[in-house]
Amino acid sequence: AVTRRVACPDGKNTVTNAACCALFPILDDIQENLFDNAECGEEVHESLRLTFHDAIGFSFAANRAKTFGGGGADGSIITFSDIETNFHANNGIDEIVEEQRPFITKHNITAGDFIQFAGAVGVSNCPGAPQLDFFFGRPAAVAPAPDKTVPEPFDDVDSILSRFADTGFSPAEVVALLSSHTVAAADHVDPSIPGTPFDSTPFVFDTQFFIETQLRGTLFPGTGGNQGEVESPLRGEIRLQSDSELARDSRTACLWQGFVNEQAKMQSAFKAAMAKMAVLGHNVDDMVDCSEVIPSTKPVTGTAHLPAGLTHNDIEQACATTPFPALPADPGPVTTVAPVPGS
Ligand code: HEM
Ligand SMILES: [Ca+2]
Ligand SMILES: [Mn+2]
Repeated sequence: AVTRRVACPDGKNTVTNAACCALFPILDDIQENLFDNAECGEEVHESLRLTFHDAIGFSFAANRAKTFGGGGADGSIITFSDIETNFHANNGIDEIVEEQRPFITKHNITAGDFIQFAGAVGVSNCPGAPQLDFFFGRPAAVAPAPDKTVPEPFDDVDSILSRFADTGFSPAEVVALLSSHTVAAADHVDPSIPGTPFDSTPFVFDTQFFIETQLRGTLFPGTGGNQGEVESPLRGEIRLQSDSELARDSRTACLWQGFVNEQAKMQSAFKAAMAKMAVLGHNVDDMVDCSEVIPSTKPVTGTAHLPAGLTHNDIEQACATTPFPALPADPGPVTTVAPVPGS
């Protein structure tokens, strides 16, 4: 069958649904002015984090009890930022909220749509990322999400998995969503070292995050004793307690290891879980599929490896049924991971 395409008023683009035309000026504006000419930098990382902190404000248990558990991916984190940015788990999110707000004011789009659109566009700038879906049509948020919907890095695995289950996510989907920490850094876990990444390649959407979180922790990159932080294997790299525990818990360890050097598998699992997360609280039948507006993606750069100076003996095997995959080690002495600029 031939799909009829509609020409957009810009004279440049065609789409299957005319409603999607409105997204092209926003796409051009954010690529240039929010993401510094389509980089996979700090603003992309923060925008991806924001998709999660907005969407996870949702609760099936609250819905069943006929109470309000949050509107999901509704933009409430921006619309009601006076309330939500003060939640402990949202520490630092105010920065990207205030960077995104002028784009929402300038363009005719709801905060809920903008947050998920910016996240999907931003991720497309990271080599190795999948092309995420984008569904258009979230109404304006009606109320702030309640506190305690966003997991904390010091939460145990039970509490993390039950919080995600309350929004409809399985342990496998939780692990898939955490692929996001491959393009990520922490500014506030150890405030003395802002911009400290979770893996050695924070500008590449690769599987290094799943490899490096399985290495034995040996040092704190800055100061010790921060809540939610455990020892990492490399200078300049930070490890969240939650990531460390998910990598080692019997419910999630084999899922975690299962993404090591499995780029295509990680991409498709992340894409599927993100598609579900991005529409939490909404019915996709009421939305328009504008996925074709999301830019095509770039192939991953580099190959899965153990960081220089480390060997297979430094892996803390946690999956009981399958050995950790054999990987080449980078040559040379142990190196230090550089911080993400602009954090
Ligand atoms: C168990 C669940 C999770 C916990 C406990 C958690 C915790 C954290 C923490 C503590 C930070 C550092 C914030 C800072 O100090 O600047 C962070 C960063 C980040 N998180 Fe998560 N996270 C979780 C799940 C997710 C999910 C599901 C996504 C997206 C789908 C996500 C995306 C990100 C990104 C992209 C960053 C980096 C932000 C930047 O570089 O500025 N996280 N996360
Ligand atoms: Ca990476
Ligand atoms: Mn940051």
